[in-house]
Amino acid sequence: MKPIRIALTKGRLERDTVGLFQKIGYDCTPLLEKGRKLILAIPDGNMEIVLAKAADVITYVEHGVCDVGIVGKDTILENGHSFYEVLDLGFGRCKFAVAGPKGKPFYTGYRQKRIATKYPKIARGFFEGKGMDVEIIKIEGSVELAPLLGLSDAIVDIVETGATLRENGLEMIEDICPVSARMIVNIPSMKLKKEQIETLTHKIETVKGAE
Ligand SMILES: Nc1ncnc2c1ncn2[C@@H]1O[C@H](COP(=O)(O)OP(=O)(O)OP(=O)(O)O)[C@@H](O)[C@H]1O
Ligand SMILES: O=P(O)(O)OC[C@H]1O[C@H](OP(=O)(O)OP(=O)(O)O)[C@H](O)[C@@H]1O
Repeated sequence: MKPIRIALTKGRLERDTVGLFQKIGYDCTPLLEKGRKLILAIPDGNMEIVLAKAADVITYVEHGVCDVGIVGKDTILENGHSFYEVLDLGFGRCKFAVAGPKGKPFYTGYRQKRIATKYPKIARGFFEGKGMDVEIIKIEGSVELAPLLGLSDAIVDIVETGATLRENGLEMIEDICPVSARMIVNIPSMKLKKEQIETLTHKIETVKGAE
C-alpha cells in the first residue's frame, strides 16, 4: 500500500506534531534528524511527511499532491476553501485579535482607519461584519511594527501570550476568534485512502482522548 503523504507546517506546529506521532508510537527519528531534507518517511506509520510553509500546506492538499495537511486555523481561514477539516489537534493555540497603541481609542472618530495585517481576508471580513470601512495594508511579518511606525491605527494578528504586544507598547482592542492546529484532508483522498486516513484520525483521537 502506498504511504499517505502528510504536509506539515514547518516551524511552530512541527514539534507538537512530532510529539503527537511519538505518542501514537511512531518512530519519528527521521523527523528529529531531518537536516535540510524536506520529505521524510515514517515507515511504521506508512506515512511520508512533507515540510512546508503554512499556506503551501493548503496548496499541496487542495491539489491532491498531499493527502493530509496539518495547518493552523488562521491559515485555513485566510487561504483555504476545498478540503475536509477533520480534526482540531488542540495545539498551536492562540487567537486572532485587533490590537493598537496602548491607551489610544480605536473605535472613535469618522476618519477611515488603517489596519496592518498578514491576514487581509480575515481583517476585511471582521471589519465588514461591523459595517466598518477600513483600509487594509498587507504586511509580511512583525506586524506590530506598523502602528509603531505610524503606518496603521491598529493591527489584526495572532496573539498567544501577549508578550509581543506588551513589549511594544500595544494592547488588545478586541478578540476575533480562537486559533489552533487542524488536520485537513484532500477531498478525493478521503475516499481513495479512506482506511489509512481513518486509522490515523482514530489513533490521534485515542491519544488526544487519553491526555
Ligand atoms: N505565537 C503563536 N503561538 C501559537 N501558535 C502560533 C503563534 N504564531 C503562529 N502560530 C501558529 O503556528 C502556525 C505556524 O506559525 P509559524 O510562526 O511557525 O510560521 P508563520 O508565522 O506562519 O510563518 P513564518 O515561517 O514566516 O514565521 C501559524 O499559522 C499559527 O497557526
Ligand atoms: O502573543 P505572543 O506570544 O507574543 O505571540 C504573538 C506573536 O507571534 C507571531 O509572530 P511570529 O513569531 O510568528 O513572527 P512574525 O510576526 O514574523 O510572523 C504573531 O504574529 C505575533 O507577532
